[in-house]
Amino acid sequence: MAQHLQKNSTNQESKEKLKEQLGSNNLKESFSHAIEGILTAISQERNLRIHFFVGFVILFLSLFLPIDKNNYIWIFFAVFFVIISELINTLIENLLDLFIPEFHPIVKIIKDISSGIVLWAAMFSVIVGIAIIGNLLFNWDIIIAKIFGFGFVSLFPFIYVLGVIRWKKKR
Ligand SMILES: Nc1ncnc2c1ncn2[C@@H]1O[C@H](COP(=O)(O)OP(=O)(O)OP(=O)(O)O)[C@@H](O)[C@H]1O
Repeated sequence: MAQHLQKNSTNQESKEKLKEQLGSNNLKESFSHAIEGILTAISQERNLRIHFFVGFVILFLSLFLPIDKNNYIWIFFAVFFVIISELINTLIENLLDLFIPEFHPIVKIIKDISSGIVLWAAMFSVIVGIAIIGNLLFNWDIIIAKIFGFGFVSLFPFIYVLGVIRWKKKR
C-alpha cells in the first residue's frame, strides 16, 4: 500500500515537472506554442495549406484594391473564418485519432460533421469573395454573387429533405 502511494506521488511529481517544462511560462512561450500548433496543422492538412495560400493571396490583393472599411473587414472575416474552421477540423481529427484510432461509425459521423463545418465556412467565403473581390477586380455585378447565393440557398431544402429522409429511416 505504502509502495503504491509512493509510486503515485512520484508519478504526480514527474507529471508536474513535465508540465513545468512544457507549459507556457510567459507570453512569448504561449505565442510560440500557438504558432507551433498552427504549423503542425498546416503540415498535416492539405486543405488547410490550400486555404492558407488562397487566403494569403486574397488578403494581399485587398491591400492594393480600393476597398472600403466594411468590405475590408468582411474579407478578413471570411478568410479567418475558413482557416479557423480548418483548424477546428484538424483539432477534432487529431483528438479522435488519439482516443479512437480504429475504425468506428461514431468517429465517421464526428469527422464528417467536422468536414461539414469547413464546407459551410467555405461557401460563405465564396459569396464574400465574389461580391467584393469579384466586383473590384472584374467589375462583376452583385447579380453574380446572387446567382452563387441562389445555388447555395437551393441546397438548403435539398439538404433538409435528405436529412429528414435519413431521420425517418432511423425511426
Ligand atoms: N477512424 C475512423 N472511423 C470511421 N471513419 C473514419 C475514420 N477515420 C476517417 N474516417 C472517414 O474518412 C474521412 C476522412 O478522414 P481523415 O481523418 O482522413 O480526414 P482528411 O483526409 O484530413 O479529410 P478532411 O479533413 O478533408 O475531412 C472522414 O470524414 C470519415 O468519413
